[in-house]
Amino acid sequence: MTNTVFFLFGATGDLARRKLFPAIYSLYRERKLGDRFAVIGLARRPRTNEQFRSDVLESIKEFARYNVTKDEQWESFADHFEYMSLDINNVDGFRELNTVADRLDKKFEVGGNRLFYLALAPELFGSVSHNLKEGGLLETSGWSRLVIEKPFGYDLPSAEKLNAEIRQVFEEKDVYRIDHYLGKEMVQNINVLRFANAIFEPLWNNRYISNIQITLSETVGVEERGGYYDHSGALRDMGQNHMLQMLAMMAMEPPSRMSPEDIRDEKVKVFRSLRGFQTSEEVRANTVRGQYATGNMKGKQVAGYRQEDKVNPESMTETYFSARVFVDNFRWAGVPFYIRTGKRLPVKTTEVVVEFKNVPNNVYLSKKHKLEPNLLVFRVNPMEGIYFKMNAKQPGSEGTIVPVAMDFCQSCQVGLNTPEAYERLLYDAARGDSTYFTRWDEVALAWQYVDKIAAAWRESSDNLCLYPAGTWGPEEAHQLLDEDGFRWWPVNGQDEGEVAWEFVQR
Ligand SMILES: NC(=O)C1=CN([C@@H]2O[C@H](COP(=O)(O)OP(=O)(O)OC[C@H]3O[C@@H](n4cnc5c(N)ncnc54)[C@H](OP(=O)(O)O)[C@@H]3O)[C@@H](O)[C@H]2O)C=CC1
Ligand SMILES: O=C1O[C@H](COP(=O)(O)O)[C@@H](O)[C@H](O)[C@H]1O
Repeated sequence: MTNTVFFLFGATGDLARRKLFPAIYSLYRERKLGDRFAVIGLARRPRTNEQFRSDVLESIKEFARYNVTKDEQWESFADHFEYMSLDINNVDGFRELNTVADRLDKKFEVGGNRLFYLALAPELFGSVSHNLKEGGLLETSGWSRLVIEKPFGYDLPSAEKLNAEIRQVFEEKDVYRIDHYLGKEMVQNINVLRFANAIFEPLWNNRYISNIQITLSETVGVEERGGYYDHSGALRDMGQNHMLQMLAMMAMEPPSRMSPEDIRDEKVKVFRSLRGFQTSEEVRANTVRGQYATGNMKGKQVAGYRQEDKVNPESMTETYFSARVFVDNFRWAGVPFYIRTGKRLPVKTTEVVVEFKNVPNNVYLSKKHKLEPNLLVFRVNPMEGIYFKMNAKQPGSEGTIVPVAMDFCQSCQVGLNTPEAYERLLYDAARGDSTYFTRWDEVALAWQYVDKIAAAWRESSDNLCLYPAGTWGPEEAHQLLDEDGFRWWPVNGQDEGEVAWEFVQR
């Protein structure tokens, strides 16, 4: 149980509606919240408690994985929710908030624990921290924790400034920086698969692995977030955080203990080993960026990025990028990590593919037999699972070799109803487990890496390639791998134009 008063700043926003209310409801239904909790929704626009509870109900009906009806159980859950209209810049409002929090703390016997969740634009994080202190909200008998959303800054200097503002008020141990990809079941499973099995770790290095591919493809465009996205772009929106975090999970050394600091220390070592780009030419040779143009998604014509709401009609912001990344350490020297992400691609999927090297003396290699390499694939979403592709003799044949797959489909076993990333992370923050939150040094090193790319791209945008919506991005992204003798493996076992492998049905 997590006795906590949740202060939800940005309670009228998109993230609260789509992710946070449903996550709180799931935790309640799974009895992880117990009854000693309260949620205070905070934003500027006026709302009565009744209106707020009705908004929460609508959001849960639309997005939660548990069904809800307005009955007794709902009423007792909703009773824990209150709303207060508050402008972040108004310190008097924070004093009043303290009174509301004390009242709810007593009513639900919380015991003084306070979790401040900032579902707000990052520019407001510093003011909130400052006013929480000024308003006396941190003078409590329990703990106080700050949960902050990404993006944590726009580049390294802005992130440093933001961090300094927050750290004037909160200690690092009480700051929980969200990267919701770290809350995903299969991303957490990377550690388990690697460190709880004897068979993978001995092969997990440059002697046996030829390359690693991380794909995070989305079918959606920028939707209602054009204003934010046009200043961010794919590199900052997904690259600096989710993609580099997944890369670090794949590349890190085994921690000596499963403690938050041990794991984060190992990730930091990976970030320190990233081969930073020294020149703009290096950036151009190792990265590709693109922007979606009008195209066809599942038979429907969709607008190009520049026609989207709140996007500059002459925007040069990238909605796609791919990169060849090297981790210069003993384990990974010479192994390229290819990462790619984009909006308006043909499928929604996140996959990590580990491609193994060929066997040393391949006695089956002949004109007749072109053996496929072994692949280990983490399917992160929407389907969750792990599969391993290997070569086997086709039954009944005269030595014909075919690729077969050992397929662990987690979604098939437990259904698609696994906890959402936000559920896990909210629960972890309330329990004080910071393992799957990012520490400041990780964030800073990730910005340092990404800033070099952004700086080179700023010099000239002539390498921004347009790709039709519904395609796999610029052709140049394929060349990136071609140059090294590799190719992107189709995601979800899907065909990208030629038959990639066969599955023997079990
Ligand atoms: N939406 C998403 O899918 C994701 C969002 N994020 C991050 O989460 C954060 C929130 O995003 P999102 O919900 O989309 O943003 P929205 O623009 O939808 O919501 C912003 C919220 O901030 C409130 N707000 C703005 N200014 C003030 C102020 N001066 N005082 C008090 N409240 C204020 C708004 O309410 P009001 O206008 O009533 O004051 C609103 O509730 C951002 O950092 C974003 O990058 C991260 C990942 C995904
Ligand atoms: O952080 C972000 O993530 C979402 C994609 O998250 P997913 O869990 O649906 O894969 C992305 O759409 C958004 O632009 C970005 O800010």
